[in-house]
Amino acid sequence: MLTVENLNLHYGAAQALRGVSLTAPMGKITCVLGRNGVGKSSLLRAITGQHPVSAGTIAFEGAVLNGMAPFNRARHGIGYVPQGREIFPLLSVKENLETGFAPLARKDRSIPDDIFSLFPILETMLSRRGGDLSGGQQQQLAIGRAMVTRPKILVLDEPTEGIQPSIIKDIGRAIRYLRDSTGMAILLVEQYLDFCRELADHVYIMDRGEIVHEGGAETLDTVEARRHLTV
Ligand SMILES: Nc1ncnc2c1ncn2[C@@H]1O[C@H](COP(=O)(O)OP(=O)(O)OP(=O)(O)O)[C@@H](O)[C@H]1O
Repeated sequence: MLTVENLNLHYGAAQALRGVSLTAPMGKITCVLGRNGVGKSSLLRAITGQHPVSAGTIAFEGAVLNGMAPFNRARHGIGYVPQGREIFPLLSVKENLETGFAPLARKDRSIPDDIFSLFPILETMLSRRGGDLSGGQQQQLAIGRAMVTRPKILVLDEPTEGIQPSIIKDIGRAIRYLRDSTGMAILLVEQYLDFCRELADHVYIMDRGEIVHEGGAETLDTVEARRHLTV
């Protein structure tokens, strides 16, 4: 389980996270929703070690991650699919996947077959450059690259952003498969309400750097939840 307690995060004098606490249990999909700029990406940057926190604790399966470099967090089982995907445009699809080998012991450096069962297009495009793929294909590649690291928790930042509906369906199916087949934890940040309502076991809503709502996916339709999500 991932446990985040009382997290504060600053950019200079500006505070982006205020006392954020949440858990993401193994075998469950946890969604964090919120409008633009409320701190969702900052929360994931804190968890993956891309930005230091000013206060609070981040722990995964008994290990405290605070102060640990992103590379070592990957070794502890944190897989990250960043916003905007961050595919290497000049590397081939195969080479992009192989960048996921970095935190692995030599004997584990292989590409798991289920990546190609989930996203068959990646297998047919193995020698194409990452930059030649469509946005949806790049999103599938970013998820595949994170899967190569054999994560115990997959952390995804707005995986549906700018993606066509058919590929959103494939991504939803892949996330469910990963939860059910491997029992990994999934922590997903989103603005797309319907996607979260269908997938989530548990939801949190953020507003202005704070968690303002928590509950089952069905609670997203309450007046109180909607108040924090509508512009
Ligand atoms: N590198 C940065 N330097 C200064 N301020 C930042 C930086 N990154 C984010 N912020 C500010 O921190 C706040 C939270 O931003 P964050 O990106 O975490 O929100 P978000 O909910 O993920 O939004 P989006 O959906 O647009 O990505 C915003 O006010 C944003 O302007």
